[in-house]
Amino acid sequence: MPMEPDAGPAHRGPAVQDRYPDDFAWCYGCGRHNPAGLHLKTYPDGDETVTVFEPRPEHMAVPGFVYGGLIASLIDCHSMATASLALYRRDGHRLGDPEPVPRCVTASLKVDYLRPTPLGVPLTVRGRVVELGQRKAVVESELYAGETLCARGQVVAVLAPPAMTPGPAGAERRPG
Ligand SMILES: CCCCCCCCCCCC(=O)SCCNC(=O)CCNC(=O)[C@H](O)C(C)(C)COP(=O)(O)OP(=O)(O)OC[C@H]1O[C@@H](n2cnc3c(N)ncnc32)[C@H](O)[C@@H]1OP(=O)(O)O
Repeated sequence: MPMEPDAGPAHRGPAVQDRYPDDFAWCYGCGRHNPAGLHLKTYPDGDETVTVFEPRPEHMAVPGFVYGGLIASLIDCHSMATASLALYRRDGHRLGDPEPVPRCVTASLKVDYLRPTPLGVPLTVRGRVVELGQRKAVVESELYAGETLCARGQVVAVLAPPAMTPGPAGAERRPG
């Protein structure tokens, strides 16, 4: 499903995750407020979205190769941001508008690991929405190391229900 670009093929504005509401910006993978997190950033790129992340040595599976759980996290958070952006745009917004971007949660995550993913190079995840419902989006994302397609994901994202407010651990989220 094609998406209207927000600012042309080389978007230089905020990342989707920069515009999540504060209470929904603590995710380990992409929460801007999580000091120990990965701080993934997803940007529009034409009809697609893109996240670039360079794994650190501790993200190792075996020497020289990336741990599959990290790959799943990259695909997960990137796909959630892709779905959130699609829902935001459907409501008539563009990234950079003052209204926060709605937060989606992962209902389903499927990852196919196609080739070993090398450490030491930036990884690029590209995503697109293939189905958009009232509260649901199905996103397909592909993870590349250079030109090599290493993993592919299909993710079902659901808009966080209004009742889904942060739990009792909330007070512990904020760093000292
Ligand atoms: C307190 C902490 C705050 C936490 C706040 C967290 C915010 C940050 C989250 C960051 C991202 C994550 O890591 S999330 C963490 C991992 N995920 C979770 O914990 C989510 C746990 N699951 C849930 O809470 C729930 O199952 C939901 C919200 C995903 C869906 O429940 P619901 O709201 O009742 O919606 P429901 O009507 O069942 O489904 C809506 C649409 O999605 C489809 N759908 C639902 N589940 C699936 C599925 N597994 N596979 C395929 N499709 C599915 C349905 O068919 C339907 O499609 P149609 O009929 O419309 O076509």
